[in-house]
Amino acid sequence: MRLAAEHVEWRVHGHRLLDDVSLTVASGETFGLVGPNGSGKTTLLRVLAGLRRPKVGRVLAAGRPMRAMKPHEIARAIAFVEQQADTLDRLEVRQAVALGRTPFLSPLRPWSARDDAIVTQALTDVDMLPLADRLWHTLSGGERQRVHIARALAQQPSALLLDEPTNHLDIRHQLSILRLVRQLPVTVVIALHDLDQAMDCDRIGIMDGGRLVAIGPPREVLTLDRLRRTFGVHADFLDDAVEGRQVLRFRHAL
Ligand SMILES: Nc1ncnc2c1ncn2[C@@H]1O[C@H](COP(=O)(O)OP(=O)(O)OP(=O)(O)O)[C@@H](O)[C@H]1O
Repeated sequence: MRLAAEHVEWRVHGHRLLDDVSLTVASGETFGLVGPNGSGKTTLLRVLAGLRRPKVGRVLAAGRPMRAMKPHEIARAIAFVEQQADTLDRLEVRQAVALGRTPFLSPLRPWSARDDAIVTQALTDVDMLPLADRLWHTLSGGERQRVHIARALAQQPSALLLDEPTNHLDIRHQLSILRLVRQLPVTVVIALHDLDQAMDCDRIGIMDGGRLVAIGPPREVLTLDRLRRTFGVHADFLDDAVEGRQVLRFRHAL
């Protein structure tokens, strides 16, 4: 599903948190959002998820203005893994992931064996099947994060929005979740702080002070000058002989 923002502005108490933001994410593309703390990544994801409805500009999902879509239509199409996601205290892991199926259930379409299979697959994808019967409050931060991602996967969305999904994860789960996300045949918008991880996205958008200041293939837009100006760091690109590509090496803060 193609996702687009057109000249979106978002203001809170007179502060412009998003300023004339336009982007189009192609169907099936993995689009990385990067930028310093407070640059507007989370705010933009919330707008793209339909949780914020901008008065200036518009958001389109598969060519339809999101403003005209009903909440359950958005919930069927778009899954959002937020940074500070809700707690699911009284639930077992499998029940928490099953919540991802909610938008598809109705009296005419009750829970079925297919829903069970989708939940099991989502748990397997994030390596949480062995903990499927555990209570939410007994999970570690990284395990909770993987449950949130599994719940989004169980939604089988056309677009998946992720806000720093690898935050609490150990390195093995960071790499496996990112590989999984890249391989999904859905549109993905993912906010990342790790710029090396962002290098694996199809394209990235760089946010700075509420504006999208650059969009394009990672190696084209993450220039050393951009790293200095937007991120305030001095860095170099080094050749990685094993993978035959360049990796970032950060030297110091400016
Ligand atoms: N309700 C609010 N009222 C005032 N300012 C807000 C509000 N919500 C967010 N902001 C500010 O808007 C800016 C953008 O916030 P946002 O969370 O989108 O940034 P971010 O790029 O996701 O940051 P981070 O990398 O730290 O997660 C920040 O300066 C934040 O303090």
